[in-house]
Amino acid sequence: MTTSPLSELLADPSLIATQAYLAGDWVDGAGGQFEVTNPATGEVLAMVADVTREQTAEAVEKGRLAQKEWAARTAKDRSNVMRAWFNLIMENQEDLAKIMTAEQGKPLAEARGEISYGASFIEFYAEEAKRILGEIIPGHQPDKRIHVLKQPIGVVGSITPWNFPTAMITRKCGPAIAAGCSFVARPASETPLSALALAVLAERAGLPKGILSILPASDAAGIGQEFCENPSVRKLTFTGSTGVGRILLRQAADQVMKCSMELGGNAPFIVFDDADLDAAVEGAIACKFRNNGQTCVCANRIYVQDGVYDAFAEKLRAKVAAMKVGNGLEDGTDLGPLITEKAVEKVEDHLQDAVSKGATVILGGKPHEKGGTFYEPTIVTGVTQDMKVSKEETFGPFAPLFRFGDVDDVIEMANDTVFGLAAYFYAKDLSRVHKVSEALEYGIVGVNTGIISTEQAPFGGVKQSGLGREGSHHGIEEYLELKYVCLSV
Ligand SMILES: NC(=O)C1=CN([C@@H]2O[C@H](COP(=O)(O)OP(=O)(O)OC[C@H]3O[C@@H](n4cnc5c(N)ncnc54)[C@H](OP(=O)(O)O)[C@@H]3O)[C@@H](O)[C@H]2O)C=CC1
Ligand SMILES: O=C(O)[C@H](O)CS(=O)(=O)O
Repeated sequence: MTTSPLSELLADPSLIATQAYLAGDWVDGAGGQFEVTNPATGEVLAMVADVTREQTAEAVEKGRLAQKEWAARTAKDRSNVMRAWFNLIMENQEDLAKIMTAEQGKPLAEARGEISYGASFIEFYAEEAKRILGEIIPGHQPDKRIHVLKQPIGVVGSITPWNFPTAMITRKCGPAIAAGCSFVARPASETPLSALALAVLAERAGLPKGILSILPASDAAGIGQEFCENPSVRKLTFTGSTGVGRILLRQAADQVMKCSMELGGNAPFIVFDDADLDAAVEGAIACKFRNNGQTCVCANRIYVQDGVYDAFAEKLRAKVAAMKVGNGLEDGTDLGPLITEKAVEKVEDHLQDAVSKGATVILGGKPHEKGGTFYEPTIVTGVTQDMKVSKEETFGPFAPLFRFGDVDDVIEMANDTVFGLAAYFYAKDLSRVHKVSEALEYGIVGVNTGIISTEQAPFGGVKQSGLGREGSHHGIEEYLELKYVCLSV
């Protein structure tokens, strides 16, 4: 068993795994080890196996050999294993949440929520496994019959970010494994412990050897190249920045590989003058400050109509001023640390740019007195489209308030971005709700809500926010191939 400063916090310290889970075997990293630290304290939580490209190729080959047998088991059989995995994740929710908060920084209450959200994809796709239906189409000639089969695509390569260390993996491996695929995952180097704990529980649930690999690796680019160049990998699924998504798409093109991309966002959050203002403030806080603003669907720009601008700004300021910044393991913490110093620099860059172009700080505006990567929740007014924050994802506790007058103007401003993941607005007028919902160029639109995430809905972006959908019955299609069988009878 691994000893770690985390061990004393857990009911089951054996959930702390530091070796790599390579196709069902726990192995050391051929590249040595790398540190995992607590962003709130800088403390080293563990030294984790550093997997090499060669070991990744081994995991892919073992996944290829095991996949056919897994796919040949009945859907109900696959479903039962996944249901057992879901049950174990929920039974260990508290420990898994503490592991997540320690390595990622989010408040424990949010981490508990993510474990439940992440587990919901295993539960949902345990059921979807039994609903992978083909078709029989009337023949195009008297002696022809058309059958359409849906078959698992094969070996899946997965690269995920640090901001949702559990849910971003289960949102992918849930449908993939349910479909009969094998799944080779490289978690973010900042947050491998949450991913490895999932493997501990998958093994306990009876997932066969070869079907799942969790491969921590410091060489992100090298593992990505292996996934893109290895002919046995038939699908790449990535969540992260649009910049890295572009790199992976270019690399995957050589093999014409099927790709799912969940990329960056730049969500507008629009408050019309007929909105329920208190509800809009609550929604803006939930949308902007969840995970300290480190989510791809968080409000990156807040547009407020003239008639309610000052009232909204004051209500928002008062509520955010009461939020507690601190270690996510401490009771009552609302905002943890940012993941790295680089993340703090991005917030500072957007803030200084806005202020230099005329914006006004009405709350926060500087690193928190706790030091490290803690940052004061910040609100600025007088923000305009020529500022960096209107075009770039901030990924931090920075709420820029834009003023607008006309509905057509705000739709144009909201759509004036290369991104198209999530958008939100608060309004009551029915014709306005329909007009704005249809006009916003985004994959997800929240109306009178700031939280849209659920396993039951198709999550994904348009434009440069991604390709494909995760969640809902749509999500399993990403891991299936259609086969047309033309029968001559
Ligand atoms: N849409 C979303 O959900 C997310 C969007 N972002 C956006 O990305 C920005 C940067 O955050 P960051 O975590 O650095 O996101 P990145 O896109 O840089 O990292 C996401 C994942 O990709 C890996 N990675 C990085 N470079 C490569 C590569 N060349 N080939 C293969 N894998 C690679 C990372 O590894 P490693 O961890 O070792 O760097 C990580 O596991 C954020 O500020 C935010 O704007 C970030 C996370 C999620
Ligand atoms: O990457 C993210 O930010 C997540 O997809 C956000 S969510 O799914 O938890 O809403």
